[in-house]
Amino acid sequence: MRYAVFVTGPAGAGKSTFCANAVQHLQTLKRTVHWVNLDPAADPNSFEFAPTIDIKDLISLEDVMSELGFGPNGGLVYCLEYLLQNFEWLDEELGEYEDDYLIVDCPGQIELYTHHPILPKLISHFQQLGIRVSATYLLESQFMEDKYKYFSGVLSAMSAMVNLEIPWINVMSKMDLVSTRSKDPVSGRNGLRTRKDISRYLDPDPLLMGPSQAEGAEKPLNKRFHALNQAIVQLIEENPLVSFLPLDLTNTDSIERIVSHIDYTMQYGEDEEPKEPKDLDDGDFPDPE
Ligand SMILES: Nc1nc2c(ncn2[C@@H]2O[C@H](COP(=O)(O)OP(=O)(O)OP(=O)(O)O)[C@@H](O)[C@H]2O)c(=O)[nH]1
Ligand SMILES: [Mg+2]
Repeated sequence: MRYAVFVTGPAGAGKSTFCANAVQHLQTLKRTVHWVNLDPAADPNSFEFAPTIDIKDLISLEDVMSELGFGPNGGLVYCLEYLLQNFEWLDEELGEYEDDYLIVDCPGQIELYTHHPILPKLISHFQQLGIRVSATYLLESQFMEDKYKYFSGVLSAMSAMVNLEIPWINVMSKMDLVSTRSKDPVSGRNGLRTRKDISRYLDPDPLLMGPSQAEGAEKPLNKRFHALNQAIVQLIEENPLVSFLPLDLTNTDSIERIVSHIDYTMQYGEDEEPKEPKDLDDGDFPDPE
């Protein structure tokens, strides 16, 4: 059986960094794992090591931009559509590996996940090859700094999940940055965020959308804006699809836990005893003094 996990999420969410860490982690477990780069704009110098399969061997954004006059976003779509038209290249690259685990590093253009048909087509091609697939959607912890930004992130994750329709986990990346930040935007409190503050973001608490204590009842919110917020709150309450696993790359347990969840969503090694994903430990977040 072959497995592929598509690592998706907005630009700069830490996808490539996560892929590199996941590959290294699985290698230390003596598992056969390959990194597949699907980002035609990736800078080869930014990779800690070379991907096994690289879309840039087929087509690169740089060439498309200089030779065909595309801009960066149109160029990216062109490159991925070119890949869809050249599946024989991909099949040949994939063909060498059997019984493998592929970690597929995707580009950061959000529209790829929300409405382009490119990824669904690519994923169904993997499935036709008998590869079991899942996806990981990374949102960086910076999204926890502003509640409106946070909810737009939650909605983007939801819309990507609905678009791709495959087993899925959401990850809040760069959690190492959270404990050092000074202020929780909801409680308005200075100092480290408590475990409870953080968990409201990992398991979206629709009440976060309401006015914070700091905003208080000062001025009535714009009515239409308020109605929109209410509608979003209701959507999230009625469809609790999205929750996030925290990823702190400075903590090996954290990466191990994410990998165990990914394994679980794909029922990796189902011939063995099924394993429950690892739960959160108390040591995962800093508790306030
Ligand atoms: N502090 C911290 N920084 C991180 C972490 N992961 C990634 N970064 C930084 O965030 C930036 C973006 O990381 P990438 O891994 O390139 O993100 P990406 O999602 O692949 O970006 P695109 O491919 O451009 O969409 C880099 O400067 C990384 O060093 C993390 O866990 N913690
Ligand atoms: Mg990347």
